[in-house]
Amino acid sequence: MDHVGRRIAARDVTRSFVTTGRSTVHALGPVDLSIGDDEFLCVVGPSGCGKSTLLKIIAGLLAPSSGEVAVEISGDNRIPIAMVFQDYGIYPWKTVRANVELGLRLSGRPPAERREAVDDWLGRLGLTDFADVYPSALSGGMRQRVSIARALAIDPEVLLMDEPFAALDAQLREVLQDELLAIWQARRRTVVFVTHSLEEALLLGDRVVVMSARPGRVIADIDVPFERPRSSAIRTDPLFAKLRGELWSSLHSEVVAQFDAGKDPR
Ligand SMILES: Nc1ncnc2c1ncn2[C@@H]1O[C@H](COP(=O)(O)OP(=O)(O)OP(=O)(O)O)[C@@H](O)[C@H]1O
Repeated sequence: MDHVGRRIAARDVTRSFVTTGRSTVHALGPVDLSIGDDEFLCVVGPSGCGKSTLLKIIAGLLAPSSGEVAVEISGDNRIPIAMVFQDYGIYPWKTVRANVELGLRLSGRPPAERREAVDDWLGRLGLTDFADVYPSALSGGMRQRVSIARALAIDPEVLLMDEPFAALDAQLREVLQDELLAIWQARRRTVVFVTHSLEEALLLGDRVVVMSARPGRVIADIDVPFERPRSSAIRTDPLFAKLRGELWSSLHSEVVAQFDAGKDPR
């Protein structure tokens, strides 16, 4: 799929961390990656290869050790970047409604507009009946839905999602994948989506990049040719199985290498 314009450009990005034992972990890179305007990019790679680190650098939450990331921002009134974290990142002292409303409040949207958007997103993510409860009363899957609703409600220019469905049961995961597909197809935005699931990457992405074992580099970059609008029915397409096989053959040796590298040194 062709994407007009480039939204994110990472050039020679690396990141190292000094651990508590004072050794240095070279976590990421060098990574060169361009992400198009309104492109849905999925990132897969072995556990610990630096995927979350890359997302945090794109989000501006973490500085690269070297290299640079440029994110084109339109400059209109929208929030430039929102991120959905693996561990939800929602506030336990705020109700579900207040959590989802937070970004809208920070961006100065008027109360009536905020209420309308929050009600809409609570409904879409099946949270309407839980609007006034606190996160401690929710299951892990529901907390993650709050986090997703909060990010989508602010309609950012760039949406970064770090394994957002990992904590969900298999059925709910499929429901939310379909919902995200429908939302994105109706209103395209630049999305960078980290997942461990090759099926999820092929279902959702325009493009899938595979990262190597730590320090994570891009070792494969494939275009996903399925027409949109898509539905989960594409899982039964023989091409789906073929692409999954190609991704897995790139990834397999990296997963083994990362595993053999042993315990995470953090
Ligand atoms: N703040 C930190 N201090 C020290 N080491 C860190 C820090 N953050 C990440 N690391 C290390 O950097 C490496 C990459 O971590 P990162 O969380 O980016 O990997 P990941 O690919 O997202 O992993 P997973 O798929 O398991 O979530 C790991 O070895 C991790 O221990």
